[in-house]
Amino acid sequence: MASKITFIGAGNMASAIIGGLIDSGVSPSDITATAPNESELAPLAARLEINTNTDNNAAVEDADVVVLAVKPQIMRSVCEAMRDNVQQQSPLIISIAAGLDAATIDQWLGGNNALVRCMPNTPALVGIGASGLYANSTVSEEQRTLATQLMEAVGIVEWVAEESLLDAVTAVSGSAPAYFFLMFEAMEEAAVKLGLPAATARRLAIQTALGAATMAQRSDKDPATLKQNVMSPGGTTERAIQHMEDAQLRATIGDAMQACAQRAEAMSKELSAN
Ligand SMILES: NC(=O)C1=CN([C@@H]2O[C@H](COP(=O)(O)OP(=O)(O)OC[C@H]3O[C@@H](n4cnc5c(N)ncnc54)[C@H](O)[C@@H]3O)[C@@H](O)[C@H]2O)C=CC1
Ligand SMILES: O=C(O)[C@@H]1CCC=N1
Repeated sequence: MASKITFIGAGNMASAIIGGLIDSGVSPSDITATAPNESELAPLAARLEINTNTDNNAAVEDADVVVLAVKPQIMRSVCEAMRDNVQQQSPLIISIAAGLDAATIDQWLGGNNALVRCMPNTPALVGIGASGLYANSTVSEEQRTLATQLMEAVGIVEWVAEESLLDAVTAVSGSAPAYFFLMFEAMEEAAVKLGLPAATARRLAIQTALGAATMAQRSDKDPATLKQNVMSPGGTTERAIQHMEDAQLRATIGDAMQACAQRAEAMSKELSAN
């Protein structure tokens, strides 16, 4: 992947993807990241040896790929300020912003841009990310492959046929690392109440999640069967799972994911109307 990649924004998500790309063999000299303040960029440049720039326009000048990684609320001003350079350079644009549709971003960048919308997640930092991708009609086959290669460097990639499905991707993977972190918090708290030291509880809970995820990934059995295999009739797991079902955990997860997807949709309406 010998392309020059510029990240507009160097925060949590951009640095996770950049870290993953470098680990996968992309040369740091092919990567540039921007942010308004040198104080944010200097540690990143020192740690990852990438190029940095406080000037977005300068950073897109020789870019083959421009990854838009700023908060959705400032995307418009950021895009409009670099519109002329983007139009001149015609890079592949990859937006990772939640709930901002491709047509709106394209318009802010002057129109006719090859634009991929991507919903990644932060485990990209450790090469175990999960990204949903959607391409507008200007994106060529070659650019689609490039976007796939880029995001596969930091995890798995699923293309969606309709842009609106990215809201569902946000609910099931983009926002979802936080759901598991909440579960770790709750399990640690409960284990401490049961008498374990916090550090022991945390280690056991995290390792168990890793083991369960790895088993589910490698097994040809579905999650319901794997769950059943842990539950001895009349035993301990059955009691715990029954408690979760009685407390409507399943419905709570469903409602939470629906709220997440609806928020992504609402953000899109709010931000494109501004
Ligand atoms: N954090 C996450 O788990 C995920 C975030 N996203 C999306 O990624 C995008 C970035 O989110 P985070 O990295 O979490 O936010 P963040 O706040 O950590 O990073 C934003 C970055 O933009 C920079 N920035 C601000 N103004 C700028 C400007 N005018 N020009 C260039 N850079 C500027 C900031 O200095 C910072 O480096 C958002 O659009 C979010 O929806 C998508 C999936 C997951
Ligand atoms: O919470 C958010 O809005 C972003 C998008 C997906 C994960 N974090």
